[in-house]
Amino acid sequence: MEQRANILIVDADQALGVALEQLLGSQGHLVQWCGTGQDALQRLANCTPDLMILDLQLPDLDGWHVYEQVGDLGDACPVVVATGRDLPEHAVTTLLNGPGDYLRKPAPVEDLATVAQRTLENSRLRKELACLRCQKGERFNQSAIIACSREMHQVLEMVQKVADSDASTVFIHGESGTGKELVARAIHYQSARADQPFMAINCAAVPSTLLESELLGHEKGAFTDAKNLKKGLFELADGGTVFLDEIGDMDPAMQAKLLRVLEERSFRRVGGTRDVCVDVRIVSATNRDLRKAMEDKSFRPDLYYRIGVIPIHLPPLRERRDDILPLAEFFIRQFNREFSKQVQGISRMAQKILLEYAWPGNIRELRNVIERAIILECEDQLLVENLPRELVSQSVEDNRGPLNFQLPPEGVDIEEVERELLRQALEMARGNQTQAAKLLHLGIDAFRYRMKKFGFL
Ligand SMILES: Nc1ncnc2c1ncn2[C@@H]1O[C@H](COP(=O)(O)OP(=O)(O)OP(=O)(O)O)[C@@H](O)[C@H]1O
Repeated sequence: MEQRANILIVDADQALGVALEQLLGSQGHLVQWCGTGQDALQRLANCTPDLMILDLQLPDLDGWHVYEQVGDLGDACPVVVATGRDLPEHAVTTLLNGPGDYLRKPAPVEDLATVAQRTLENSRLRKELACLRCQKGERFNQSAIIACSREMHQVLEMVQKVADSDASTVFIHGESGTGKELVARAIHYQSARADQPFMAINCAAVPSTLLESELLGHEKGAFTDAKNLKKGLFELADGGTVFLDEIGDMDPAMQAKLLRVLEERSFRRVGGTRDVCVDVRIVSATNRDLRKAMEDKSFRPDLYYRIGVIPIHLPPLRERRDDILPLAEFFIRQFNREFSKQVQGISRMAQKILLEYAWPGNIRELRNVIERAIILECEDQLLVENLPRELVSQSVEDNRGPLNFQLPPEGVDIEEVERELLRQALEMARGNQTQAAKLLHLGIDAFRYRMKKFGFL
């Protein structure tokens, strides 16, 4: 057997459920069967299985409601929908195109087990492939770029096209922490220039008086401190790539000099009298709105049009949520290696919070959150309590407002709902009863009364 997996079977047909439980159990898997939607939801709240086999026709709930609890988790929990219910074609196509599968019932229990095994194997292969890609990237001294969203696929296609081309200038725009430098490196390392230097400079971090000599170099004696000849970045990177980060903060005098370098592909060192010719690709980046900077005259339009021939826009993380969990898992692997930890994944509730948070600091912020959690707190799984408080409270704020809960036609067990809400509030508030009570808009006495009633105290 390839792998031992946790499998949850949700099916009202007890005979089928038990037979499947036995068959998959005999193949070495840990299998749980439950016959109602409520039971399934409760189990999912405690732990996310590696695979769920789900019938949509359940006695108490619409099966889609159970599906939604894990439907977004991709390879973290693929779902095999096995049902006798007629599904619209688009729903079947979505299921077949996703990480899970679809099987029309009635079907022999052996067929169900085969589909389950195949789905597990496929998701294992996909995870392994993603991991190998990361390792390959790291081996070539270029950090792997995680790109599961459609938006990032488009960015990577563009990166490859630019890398393969002769384009001498590329412009990357995106908020801070979206991966601009990573993309600049990818352009370099995927191009024919990969064996030549990649030189990066942050134009905002170098005082404008020094930037010229950093970029162009200086001759001996060009100014008081110029004791020796110094080559600048453009010369040092000859044949390779220069990355000009925060170009929007470049001083106007330097902008004019840069424009000349771009147009003539040659320059003079500070204090020099002869032209130096170089062959460099210049990748520039900024998080500023350069159109606005042109309007307020802090950025030269001629330079803007010269550097912006090939623009690449990196969307903020909140606009490519499909990347959040794969990135979080990538950083967990990275920091597991770095700090010799064994964190295996992220709890379902913590995943939800990561997915809902707005990430103003983008991927850098996500990376820091995971690093902190792994160094300081978490053991086997990353839990809500390992996340910074502001993430958790923002997620609560965002979810406030009109309830979108719809009473299913078959009704619900209100006590069960109440118990579950109490449990979730306590988890979110990391066991702090005052805060948990606030989350449920209850006074502390009313909250404690309910805790007693439901056996939490
Ligand atoms: N798609 C990605 N996959 C993996 N890691 C990423 C990805 N995007 C960004 N990172 C990581 O996030 C961090 C921030 O990325 P980077 O420095 O490239 O952002 P930036 O946009 O250049 O930021 P700034 O504008 O502040 O200079 C880095 O550690 C980088 O390796």
